[in-house]
Amino acid sequence: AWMDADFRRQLSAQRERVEDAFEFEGRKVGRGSYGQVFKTKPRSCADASAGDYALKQIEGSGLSMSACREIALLRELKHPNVISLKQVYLAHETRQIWLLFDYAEHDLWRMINFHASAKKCNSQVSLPPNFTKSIMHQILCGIHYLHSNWVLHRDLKPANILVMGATSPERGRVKIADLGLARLFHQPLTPLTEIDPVVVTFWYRAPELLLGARHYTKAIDLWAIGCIMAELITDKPLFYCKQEEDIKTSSPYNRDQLERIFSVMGFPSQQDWRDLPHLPKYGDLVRNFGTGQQYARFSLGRHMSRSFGMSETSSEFRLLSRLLAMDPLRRPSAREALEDRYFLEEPRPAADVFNDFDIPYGKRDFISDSSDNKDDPARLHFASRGRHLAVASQQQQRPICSQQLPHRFDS
Ligand SMILES: Cc1ccc(-n2nc(C(C)(C)C)cc2NC(=O)NCCO)cc1
Repeated sequence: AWMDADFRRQLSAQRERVEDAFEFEGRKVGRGSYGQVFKTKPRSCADASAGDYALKQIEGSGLSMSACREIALLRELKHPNVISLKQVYLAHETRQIWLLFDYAEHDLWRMINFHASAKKCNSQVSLPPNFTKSIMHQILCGIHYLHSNWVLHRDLKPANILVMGATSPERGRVKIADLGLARLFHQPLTPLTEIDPVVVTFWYRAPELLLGARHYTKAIDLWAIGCIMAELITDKPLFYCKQEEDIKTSSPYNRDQLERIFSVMGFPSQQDWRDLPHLPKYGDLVRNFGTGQQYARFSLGRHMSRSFGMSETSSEFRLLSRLLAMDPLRRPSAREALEDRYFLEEPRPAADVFNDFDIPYGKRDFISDSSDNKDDPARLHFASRGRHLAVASQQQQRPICSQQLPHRFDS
């Protein structure tokens, strides 16, 4: 061994072990191909007031490429709307890597599902009028920071937008994260089935990616933010597309997803998107959709006004249609989006997206280890339905239609 044995023993004795510092038995809140996440409290200050922490045990052992990338990336980044890495623990005996983050009680995936199930039961959720605007403002601030540091997110979706809970000093603040599921396919072309049985959704993927664009860009992140904005307004994924069980092809071209986009947005004309014919999968597009005449009367304005009564002249709609420009060159940068009139008009965006409203969402459920095995009915159920995110599916919202719903929402 290159280090003196006594010295090694001394170092090992005094090294803080993660299990000594944190209580995390039975407190698993997330699990995916990247590892698992626990909701913990430091053992030292036992009083409940201290904030919670999220402890992520990275999958595998030793410094894998993805562990290195995550640590190298996160330790350089510091912004109020980006998840912050507090500490790294290297367990020398097991060569396990643990990452410590501030704990976020909520995320947009669970919040939007809560709103949607409340609507189904006609029990409205009372939210501040600037709720969507506040969330959008903070997502754009976080992405502006990442983009100005030449960090692309590449997998923005509601599940990756965390929101701090009532017990956090940063109550109601948005934190952009990456639960790491789609981290595995850096290049848009990696065959899905090779990676992970968890079926990833294409609902937030920009049209140029679906048509074979070979590189991620900032504009691809802005498209996803447009999809998230629409979903915050309607409580429905804008480009929802049923997912086949097993996506065999490794091709990025997904006809059903493109069909859904065209049936909302209309079909892009030469004027709308000059570079469209230069995309690798343009041939497939023409073969499947011809000149797109069948989508001639569709448009985002028609979709949003007919389905959700949204005014095409509102600044909210104007920003949404800028973000969802089919041609990536026509999408605003994060900074240009932040300068949009939408954010200058009343009501202004707030630092706490809940303002002084009670937070209606429940806390995250703990995942029991029993469900770790493959034949757990919940897993099979989600697996058969092509669950779109291992972590999120474990936190399936409990329907709130049950009578025992507390009349006053407690946070
Ligand atoms: C392999 C790997 C996995 C996740 C990240 N990553 N990237 C980000 C951005 C938002 C700064 C882009 C955040 C993270 N990691 C996390 O959010 N980790 C906490 C839950 O796993 C980086 C690399």
